[in-house]
Amino acid sequence: MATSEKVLVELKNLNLTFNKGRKNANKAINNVSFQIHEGETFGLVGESGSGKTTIGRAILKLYDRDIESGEILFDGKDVQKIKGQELKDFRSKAQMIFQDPQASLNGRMKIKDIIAEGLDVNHLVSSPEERDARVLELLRLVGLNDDHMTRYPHEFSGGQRQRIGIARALAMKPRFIVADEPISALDVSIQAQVVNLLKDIQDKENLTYLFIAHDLSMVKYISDRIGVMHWGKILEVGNSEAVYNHPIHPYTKSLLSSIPAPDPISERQRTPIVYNPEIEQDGQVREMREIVSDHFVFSTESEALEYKKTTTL
Ligand SMILES: Nc1ncnc2c1ncn2[C@@H]1O[C@H](COP(=O)(O)OP(=O)(O)OP(=O)(O)O)[C@@H](O)[C@H]1O
Repeated sequence: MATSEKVLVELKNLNLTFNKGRKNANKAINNVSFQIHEGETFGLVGESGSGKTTIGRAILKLYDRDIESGEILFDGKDVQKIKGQELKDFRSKAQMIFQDPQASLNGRMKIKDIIAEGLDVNHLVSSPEERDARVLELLRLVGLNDDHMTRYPHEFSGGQRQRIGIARALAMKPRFIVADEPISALDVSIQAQVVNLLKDIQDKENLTYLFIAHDLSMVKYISDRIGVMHWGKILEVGNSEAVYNHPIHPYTKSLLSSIPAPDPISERQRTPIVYNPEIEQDGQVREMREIVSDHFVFSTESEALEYKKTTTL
């Protein structure tokens, strides 16, 4: 997808704590800043609990009351301040696709009613014929057909259910989609199909994606840029090829070394790199610094100098 210079989503020094002021307070997002350009796919990777979903949901304005400081801008507007008609528009324009299509589709509803729910709520169709025509258009866009309209979710495979979840998200003609581990629950053989479908739709509909995953192996195929998260912080951001082939932060190196190699010989030679998180706990002040062009790493000034010396392109 051709990405533009226009910034669609921007996080500025976002700090977010769940259960603020209580014993079980949890600082899930720690001073996170990054931008997503219109038309691009920004991949967010990191292990379970690192804060990826929290960022996705915060952008969709689901955690406003947990935000302590910082800003989230969508098309230049502070999402925390969006209300009234603007909020309705925002809810249509920013959608989510979930990891587990089984759990996110109401099993008692027909596919056409699941997909048309947003159209109905927002009174976007004026007759049953128009509604069916729009649903059919969406089903075709995701590779399903009119036979599927009156069936129920349990009659579909995991991959097909994910296609239905995608059609539902597309019904409101969104500009931005948070895809939260959309392929993790699928068979490996189906994963590439869903990734390709998402890419095709992105081109056709001029969409911008935040694509969340816990490892880099599939993310690198779909993402233009990648952000690596650990313990609520973004440690590295760069274009997908650079982060995958020339990682700089030790955590990214460790994450990459944990991906099993596709063939047995390379797999035998693979040496997982153990990450020592002490560099995040030594009390030194770190910020995102540009090490090579458009490739940023959370570092102190002296670490940045060291990274610059040792980074090869
Ligand atoms: N609604 C919530 N209330 C309280 N704590 C939460 C809530 N949602 C997430 N957390 C906590 O915030 C932290 C970040 O969680 P988050 O789900 O964003 O991580 P993640 O990287 O998406 O992990 P996973 O890959 O397992 O989904 C975790 O410690 C989690 O327990």
